[in-house]
Amino acid sequence: MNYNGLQVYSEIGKLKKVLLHRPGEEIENLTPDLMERLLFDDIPYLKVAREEHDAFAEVFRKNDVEVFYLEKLMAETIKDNSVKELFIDEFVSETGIINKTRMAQVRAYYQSFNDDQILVDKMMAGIRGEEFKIGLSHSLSDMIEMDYPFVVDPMPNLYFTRDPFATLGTGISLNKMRTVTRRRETIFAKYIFKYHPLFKDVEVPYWYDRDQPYAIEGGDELVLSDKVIAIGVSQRTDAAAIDIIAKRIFADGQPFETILAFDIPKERAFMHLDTVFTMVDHNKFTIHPEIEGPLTVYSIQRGDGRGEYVIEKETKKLEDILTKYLGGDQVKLIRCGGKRGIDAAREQWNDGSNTLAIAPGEVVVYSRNHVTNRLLEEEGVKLHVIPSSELSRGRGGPRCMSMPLYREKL
Ligand SMILES: NC(=O)NCCC[C@H](N)C(=O)O
Repeated sequence: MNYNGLQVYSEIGKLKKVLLHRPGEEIENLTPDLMERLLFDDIPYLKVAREEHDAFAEVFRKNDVEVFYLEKLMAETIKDNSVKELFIDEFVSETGIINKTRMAQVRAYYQSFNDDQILVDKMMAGIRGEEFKIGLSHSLSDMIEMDYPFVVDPMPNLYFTRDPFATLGTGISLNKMRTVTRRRETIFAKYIFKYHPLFKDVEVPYWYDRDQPYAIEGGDELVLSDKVIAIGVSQRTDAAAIDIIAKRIFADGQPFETILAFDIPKERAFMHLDTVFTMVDHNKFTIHPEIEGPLTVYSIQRGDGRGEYVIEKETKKLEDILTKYLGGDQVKLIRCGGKRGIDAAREQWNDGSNTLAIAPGEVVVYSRNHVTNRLLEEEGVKLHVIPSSELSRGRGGPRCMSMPLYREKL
């Protein structure tokens, strides 16, 4: 690897290293009863989802981007037995199992795997009740626990690697996820950044940590430039988490001067900031038409002392806010689905405005959002189109499914 450590100072700089998760057996553990709690609206067909995901990874490889897989990094991290023990303990303590005997049984089960990759895949996939026949004593709570189809829940949202942590500058915000079902996802990043050979000797500053009380998710964290970070105050992210990140970033030697906190509707259609807008080129964005504003944004500016800041509230059109803070040319907004309400609603639902830039003016998009894709091309944006029948069922697009670890500076 030629690029050490982490570096993300924009949304569009040439991408060099990216973190993905190839959908695994966790997807086959979705059932209609559990879908809502596990944050899915439908059940993807795993075989095809994997093919689509492989096509996504191929776009990176063909464009000189090194692909890292979360599951592989994690398996490599626990080669060291003492790390493996700590990891299993922490993972089991967050499975939601209450019964102490059951916890010990699950711990022993995980410890019985000789192959670290199979173990990590299993932890991600969940444990079905039927594959785990060891009995419990028969108290009422045990019996009710045994009626539930899983001993350990599956983690089907793992392929959205964007959300559990975010690379901001040369550090990370290791996030506290809003929903219990996604909270365990951040354990993997915790161990990888602390113990994996690629990172253990790199000084990675933490702008946030998973044990903080307030929720924040990576889909809300956008690095607009080396001066400006945008964060959504959304269904998934609390304002108080942004306060903490701002203080830490401004106390460090990072070049960032402004954090823009966008107050967006707290609804699933607007789940994260990157659900409603993503950057495709210098001063060009693709957006959900309903976010054009006027909307309220709080600009948090670096103050005089270390970690100090001042906040200003303004209500303006999105275009004007972005133009003001990015400087340079007037910002151009490309509407997802164009002006047609039906196309906009349909393509927005399938993450038409959730694109991933691999270089300025070059983005990965879902094939199904053909109206938005045509508009992007008309604006001179180069598209890498990936198949999207199954992956899109988890309600996330190319940006949600990728976490940049290293981008060249603009
Ligand atoms: N950044 C994103 O918008 N990620 C998509 C996450 C989708 C996932 N099913 C969730 O509801 O959390």
